Amino acid sequence: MSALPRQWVTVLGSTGSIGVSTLDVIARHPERYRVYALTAHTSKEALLDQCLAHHPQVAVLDSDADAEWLRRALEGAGQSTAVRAGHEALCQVAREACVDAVMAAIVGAAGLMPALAAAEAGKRVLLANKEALVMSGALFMQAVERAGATLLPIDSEHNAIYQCLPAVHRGGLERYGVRQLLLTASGGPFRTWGAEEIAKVTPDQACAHPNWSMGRKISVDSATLMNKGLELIEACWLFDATPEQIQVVVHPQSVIHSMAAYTDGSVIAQLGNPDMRTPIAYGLAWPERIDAGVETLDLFQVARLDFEAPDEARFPCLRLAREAMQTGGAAPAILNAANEIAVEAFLAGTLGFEAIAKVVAQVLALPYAGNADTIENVLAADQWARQQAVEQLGRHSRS
Ligand SMILES: NC(=O)C1=CN([C@@H]2O[C@H](COP(=O)(O)OP(=O)(O)OC[C@H]3O[C@@H](n4cnc5c(N)ncnc54)[C@H](OP(=O)(O)O)[C@@H]3O)[C@@H](O)[C@H]2O)C=CC1
Ligand SMILES: CC(=O)[C@@H](O)[C@H](O)COP(=O)(O)O
Ligand SMILES: [Mn+2]
Repeated sequence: MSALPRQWVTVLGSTGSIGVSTLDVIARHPERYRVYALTAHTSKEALLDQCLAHHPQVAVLDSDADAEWLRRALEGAGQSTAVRAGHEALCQVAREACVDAVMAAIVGAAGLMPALAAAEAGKRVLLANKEALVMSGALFMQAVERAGATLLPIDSEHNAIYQCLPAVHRGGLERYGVRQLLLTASGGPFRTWGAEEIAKVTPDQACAHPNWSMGRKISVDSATLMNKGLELIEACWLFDATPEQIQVVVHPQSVIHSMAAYTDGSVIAQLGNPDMRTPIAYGLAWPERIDAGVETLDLFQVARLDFEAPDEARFPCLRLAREAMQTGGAAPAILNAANEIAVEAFLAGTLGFEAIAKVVAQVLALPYAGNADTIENVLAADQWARQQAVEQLGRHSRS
């Protein structure tokens, strides 16, 4: 049991899949953690329930009207949580002086600035929002270093690799005897489907992940294998690796969460039941270990572990992401923004599944003169790519 004072935690995106799992872990350890802030975009009823259960100091919603609704509801319940609205309020609760740890679990580019605010303020940053590193990896890692922040990857694969590497792992894989990172992928719900069937899938089919229960955007990314592409970029930044040093291994059971292959031939893997409370608990308690509410893996029940190579012909998003990382500059931010627009259109039923990769490829093929050497330039590239993607949608639109 830790003798440290209780830590204040801000949970950005608390009403989402990662946010709910984070609060589950926190609630198991009231002696270690207390909630400073909870944030949502529009889910005001869910945020109210979370405020009543976890008693945060601050709650944040996007609109003034929703914030006013929540303020009145909390007052009516006799609770003194302060309620704020808007994007700057998200950054504020991430950088607040009393906050020890920030779970960055807002989905998409919207999560970049609050996660960066936490890094710049030197917090323990529990990074679920992979889009932040995809968009601005160099700047984000510089901010972590400059501010002395502790960056702990929550994405299951990256958390696994973190657990498989030596404690100090900056300066290139070779420096600490690692030859390759083996990034596992479930292959998504359409792993065994033919290209013609894949072209006709619905949003609900795409969101039915075989092993994980997640938000809809990341579920679609898993189905296109864009998630693995974003994760490849994320791994490059987190572990100082080149795209060529990362091998994607399709492993349909999602029991091995990723591996590090060492120069002496050793391959170290992290295994566990597919439950995000494990990496979340790891991030919250590191370097200690705490109960996450997750059962020990039953290897007799798992019985077998399969591996295969990814099929980039049926799932071109993985190749697009790798190429964007190889291109560098603003390309990963452009890839991410075009993907967000295409996935949104697919989920809205106006774009076919196979057109997601086409829209992303078409936007990446357009000339872009800007770079990604300041956060303003990253945001400009993001905006530019969104406009281009919206124009491309017209060429593929279903209605
Ligand atoms: N789910 C998982 O198992 C994993 C997720 N991740 C990553 O973690 C992040 C979160 O994923 P997940 O929990 O699945 O996503 P969800 O869609 O379930 O939740 C997203 C959260 O972000 C909030 N949000 C959405 N848009 C905005 C916005 N514009 N401004 C402020 N808040 C916003 C949502 O609020 P509201 O409820 O009001 O919409 C919600 O609280 C993603 O980056 C994902 O890639 C990584 C590994 C695993
Ligand atoms: C739980 C998690 O980390 C997800 O990113 C997961 O990896 C998605 O699964 P696949 O992308 O491997 O299908
Ligand atoms: Mn992952």
